[in-house]
Amino acid sequence: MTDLTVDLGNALAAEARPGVSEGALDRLDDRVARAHETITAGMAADGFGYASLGLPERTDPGAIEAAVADLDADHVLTVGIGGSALGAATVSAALGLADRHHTLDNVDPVETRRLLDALPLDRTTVNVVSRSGTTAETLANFLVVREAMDEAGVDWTERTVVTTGAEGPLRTAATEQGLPALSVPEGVPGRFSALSAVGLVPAAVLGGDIEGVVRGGAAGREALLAGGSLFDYPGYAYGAVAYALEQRGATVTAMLPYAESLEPFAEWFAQLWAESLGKDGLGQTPARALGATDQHSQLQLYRGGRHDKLVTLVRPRERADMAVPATDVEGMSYLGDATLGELLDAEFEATEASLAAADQPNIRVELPRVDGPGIGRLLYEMEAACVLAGELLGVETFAQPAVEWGKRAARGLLGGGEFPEAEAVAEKTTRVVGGE
Ligand SMILES: O=P(O)(O)OC[C@H]1O[C@H](O)[C@H](O)[C@@H](O)[C@@H]1O
Repeated sequence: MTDLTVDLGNALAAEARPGVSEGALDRLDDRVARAHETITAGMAADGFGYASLGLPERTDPGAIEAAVADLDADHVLTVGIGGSALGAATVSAALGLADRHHTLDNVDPVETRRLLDALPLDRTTVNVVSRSGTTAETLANFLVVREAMDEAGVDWTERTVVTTGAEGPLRTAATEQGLPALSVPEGVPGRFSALSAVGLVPAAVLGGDIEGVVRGGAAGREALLAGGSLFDYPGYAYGAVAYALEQRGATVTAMLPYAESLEPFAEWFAQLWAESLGKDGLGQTPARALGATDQHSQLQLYRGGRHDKLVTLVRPRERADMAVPATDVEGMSYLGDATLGELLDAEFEATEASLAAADQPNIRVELPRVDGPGIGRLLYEMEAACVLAGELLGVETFAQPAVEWGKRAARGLLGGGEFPEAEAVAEKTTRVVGGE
């Protein structure tokens, strides 16, 4: 099996509560076919948001590699947030570059100081990413990093690459300083931009297989265009069943990859799903987990708690493995015949079966390997799933008005302009317990 697969067996009504009956799936597939027409028409017209699903065709890995060719570095420090950070972290981790790709996606002074002290700044590329070019956290961190490089005697203008929209303060700064600058593609919201320069620049600087990532995305796009049914396109199968379960009460979605290198993927997925679908009183609340670690922390809830969750178990079919040394110590000797990978796979299957035995709906997603093509395909199909779920829910998948509200309020508080949202902060109701 060389492709990504989605196994819905444990989400069927015969197996799970809530679950989706075969009859309901048949009826849903008519709606999927209509949504597919909207999606493919949007892709063909490069419509806002839908253009994201055309990215594998538009992204030129060679051009990205050429743009960063002069940035010789051992480490990359990405300064960005949300969609301008999580896709790149996901791609880098899948390509085995997590130790060399660091992210400043918060304005916690303690963490910023720690990272700047730890990195060899003269061997670090600063990768500043903001679609809007106006995100306060990103701009503030960029200014802090620049100063730290100045203080370390490093010319930051020689070590910085910018990815941003056509206009905005970041574009202006890049032009003024003559920095290499890539573009966030038109019509692509940040959380859907992983398969563009936004997600690929750090790996390109560090010599990762970004061509493979784009190839994986392109395979997902080809399969989407050839499909149109939840019964033949895995991304649609996932999106349609997630939607159907949400409608039946699974208002939480727990993403549980069984590979450390996919841990950032769960974080990326959380933003994709929450910001795209959390509207009009609808949407599933994402929970981030990691197998097998969280079997020993969250699994009790997933199995024994309310029937309000969909659990998605993700694993590669192949991975590098490591033998567990033989021993005749009683109680440990059974492990000596196994490998760590076999143990992880056994835990994956045991968890899946334990959820099924408790009638808790779960879906299995498998990819061939965690590598460039594997992660490209996974990101693409989850984006397609999300776009489909948005069509079925009838929400504005590509907007994020609630987040924008908070951004305006924060800017107003910092004196960054007149924003009525800032007034709401003063209107907060307080009823404090504790303190003098
Ligand atoms: O890329 P930027 O414009 O800096 O935006 C970064 C993030 O900011 C906001 O919080 C948006 O809601 C996110 O969708 C976006 O990914």
